[in-house]
Amino acid sequence: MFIKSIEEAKKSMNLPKTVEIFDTTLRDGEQAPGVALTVDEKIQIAKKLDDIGVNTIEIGYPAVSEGEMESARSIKAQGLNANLCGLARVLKRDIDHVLDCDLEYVHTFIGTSPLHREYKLRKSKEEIMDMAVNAVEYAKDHGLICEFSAEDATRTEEDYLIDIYNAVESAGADKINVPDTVGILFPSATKELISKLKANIKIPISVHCHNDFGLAVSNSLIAIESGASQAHVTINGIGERGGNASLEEFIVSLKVAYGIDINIDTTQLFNLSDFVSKITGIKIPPNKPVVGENAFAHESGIHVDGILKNASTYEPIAPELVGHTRKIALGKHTGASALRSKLKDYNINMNENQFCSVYDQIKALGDKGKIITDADLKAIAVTVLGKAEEEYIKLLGLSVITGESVSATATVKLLIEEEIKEISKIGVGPVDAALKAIQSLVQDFTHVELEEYNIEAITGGTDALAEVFLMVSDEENNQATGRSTQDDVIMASVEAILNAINKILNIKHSGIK
Ligand SMILES: CC(=O)SCCNC(=O)CCNC(=O)[C@H](O)C(C)(C)COP(=O)(O)OP(=O)(O)OC[C@H]1O[C@@H](n2cnc3c(N)ncnc32)[C@H](O)[C@@H]1OP(=O)(O)O
Ligand SMILES: CC(C)C(=O)C(=O)O
Repeated sequence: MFIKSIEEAKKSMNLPKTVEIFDTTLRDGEQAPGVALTVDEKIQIAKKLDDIGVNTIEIGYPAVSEGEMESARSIKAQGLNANLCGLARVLKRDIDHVLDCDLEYVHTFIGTSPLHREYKLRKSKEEIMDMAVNAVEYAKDHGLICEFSAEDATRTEEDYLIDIYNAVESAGADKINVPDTVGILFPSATKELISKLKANIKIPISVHCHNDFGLAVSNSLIAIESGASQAHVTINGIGERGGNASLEEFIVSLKVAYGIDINIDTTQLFNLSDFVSKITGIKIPPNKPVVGENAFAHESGIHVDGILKNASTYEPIAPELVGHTRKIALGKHTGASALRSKLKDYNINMNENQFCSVYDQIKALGDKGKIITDADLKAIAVTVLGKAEEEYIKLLGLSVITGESVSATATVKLLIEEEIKEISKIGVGPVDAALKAIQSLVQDFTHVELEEYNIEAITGGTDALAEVFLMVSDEENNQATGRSTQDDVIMASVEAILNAINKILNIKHSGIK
């Protein structure tokens, strides 16, 4: 049985009792193009990393700028438990910047591969070795914990790599780090390299894997299997180019797949990932392991049926372990069990014929590729239950003014629950103005926010049919979609939002929660 193979593989791996987590979100993560964190943002991230229990936080590269020094000092002032580390080239002036920030830990590096030696540094092997040794001695003489990286280690001649690591070990380095600077390693090569280094070096070995080929977490894990005791990671895997090994994937793999107790509060991982995504503007793909929106979302009928009977059938871990939540999505692949469970959640009772009608409508919408929210389901159910969908809001009139040097203005007249209401609003364009006017007119009945707005031209030409799809949410978090196809984009947008708001009002009147 395969389960036995997994257990046997673990026994033969000689895994360490624990693994140190060195987070470099604030240094390599910030090197991702377009990311520049403010001092306050860096402090907030550092505190959250400290809260979950990472061992070391690389808080930045102090020699980079005054702002970087200021954030290093401010993070230091927080009195965190984690080691606070600053990056430095093997130059006294860079190490002095780390000392000036009162950090206790320096990560000093120099390129060692032929490419880095010849083209970038224009220095010989001996000169580079001397610079590395001098830097480590200087750092140790000044009381720093010192981790040394041979940048581009994975494209460095093996003998030279071992020599330079041995030299810095003799100079007093506390740890060596093996950067796979351009992410060219693959698991079996990582195993060979780390095993060889382990056989030749006494101090702890760390790895820093880049994700150019999507192998950063796998390589970091096999490095741990092969004798490394620390890995550099970043939240959401952000970093140079394809990024670094992702903190959340690495931690969950260590804990769940390998069963190593790493003393990290995994229940904060989802929040941490979401926070960093918002602050950096780097969106998380929905299928990202552990923290993506779909990591614990299920639509396929067979899966949902299994999940409802025992969640482990289709989930390797419980979402609570990482602070995430399970989601049952509706769509083309929805099965009867899923639908029954959703209706039960909303206390909606119906007979078998009504149920079949709802089921058919969900399938038909799914076949058209439409997104189906829970509010859409409630609206369908309300209609099927005989409480025919009512148009609580009707459009009585619409006019827009737009052009050069005038603010786009829309005047909308609505009949809302027997009352005629009219308002004018300005917006960045006529659609924006019209939707703002409608939102404002209905606010006594429901407070809707526009969550999503998409427009697509269905046919060609200036008289093309436009299809507007949008999603709104109300104060109770009901989300409803609206869609309209018209040859006038403003009318299509107005119809779509009224359609969505009417769904929400139908749900409110039906008493379904
Ligand atoms: C793989 C990594 O992630 S490495 C870290 C990358 N991070 C950064 O680069 C942070 C942002 N960088 C900066 O703000 C600037 O580049 C600084 C402040 C670090 C240096 O700025 P400058 O002094 O203007 O140097 P510049 O960036 O033009 O060039 C780098 C110099 O450092 C040298 N150098 C590069 N790495 C090292 C090293 N590890 N040790 C010693 N010298 C090095 C280069 O050879 C070059 O020197 P040269 O001009 O004599 O040829
Ligand atoms: C400074 C080193 C460790 C680095 O970031 C890299 O090589 O990718």
